[in-house]
Amino acid sequence: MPDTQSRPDGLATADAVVSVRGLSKIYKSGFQALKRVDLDIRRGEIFALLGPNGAGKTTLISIVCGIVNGSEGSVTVDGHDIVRDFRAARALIGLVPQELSTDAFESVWATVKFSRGLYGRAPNPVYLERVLRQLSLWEKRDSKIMTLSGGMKRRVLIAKALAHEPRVLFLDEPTAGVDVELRHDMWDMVRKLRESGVTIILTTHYIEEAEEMADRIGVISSGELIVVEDKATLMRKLGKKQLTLQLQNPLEQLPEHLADLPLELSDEGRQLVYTFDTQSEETGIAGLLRRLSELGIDFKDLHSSESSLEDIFVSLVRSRA
Ligand SMILES: Nc1ncnc2c1ncn2[C@@H]1O[C@H](COP(=O)(O)OP(=O)(O)OP(=O)(O)O)[C@@H](O)[C@H]1O
Repeated sequence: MPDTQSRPDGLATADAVVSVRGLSKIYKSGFQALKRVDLDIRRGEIFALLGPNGAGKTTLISIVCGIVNGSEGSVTVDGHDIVRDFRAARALIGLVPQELSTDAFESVWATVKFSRGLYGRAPNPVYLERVLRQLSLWEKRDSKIMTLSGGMKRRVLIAKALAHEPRVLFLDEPTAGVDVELRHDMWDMVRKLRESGVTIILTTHYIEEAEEMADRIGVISSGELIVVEDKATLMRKLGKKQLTLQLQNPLEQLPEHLADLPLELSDEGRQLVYTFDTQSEETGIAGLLRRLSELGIDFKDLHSSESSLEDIFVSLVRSRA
């Protein structure tokens, strides 16, 4: 088995399908959009790149796909350098862009066939049929694109990106502006693509999307990749739990005897919220309950909750601001 465990620096040691090393981008305006990014994408994974607006997600993807030139550093796709070995690298990549720019008057079939031809690949109607069926577009193969719904147009973009049989698929904000139902359909579809052996890298604003789909998550902020981690590890490491106590009688303020604890009074004194680290061995809850009882503070209900990926993301990005 190849060793695909993360090294402490977040890089996979083997089986990386995309390797980014020391990648920086300074636009002509002088603006630095990427700062020495190192990243390995593992074969067969779904990797979500999260970041606020303007963080550098599209810049990073555009460099890997050969649309924008990097200023420093290197990128290889399956061992092919994206500059020296551009054609080979590009042939392995499919890109589903953010904006819906397709040839409105063409049929679905003509569009995907043309896309395949652009890469100089021999016709393969069997493969294209499989792609269209997988994307539930087969019935629409003869329809002009302009007659399709928004969701179908998006799927045509994916079919176009898959037409030349890439091994790595980049999806830039795949579900931006898409309704909830369609978003769930898209997620199912992306999972199916992964099952068919395609490595998926997606950028997203929707934390739920990363939480739902990604095997690993990278967080980018102001051009720096600040975290790359397995989703589960990220949530365990940085997640916090909260214990909320509904008090019998509201408190005006936190008693001094409790001031040293990570407690907050909310809901006009009716709620006491205790935050603890999911990683620490001692939650401190027993001690808290003992002290409350010493103070004669009764509660009628208690429940615990875990921080979401969204909480983690916000605190990560904020702590770097
Ligand atoms: N051609 C360009 N010239 C100068 N600056 C640019 C250019 N393209 C992008 N930038 C700047 O680089 C930064 C990163 O942009 P990028 O599009 O990569 O961010 P993003 O994370 O994809 O954001 P969004 O989520 O809004 O798409 C932004 O501040 C943007 O204004």
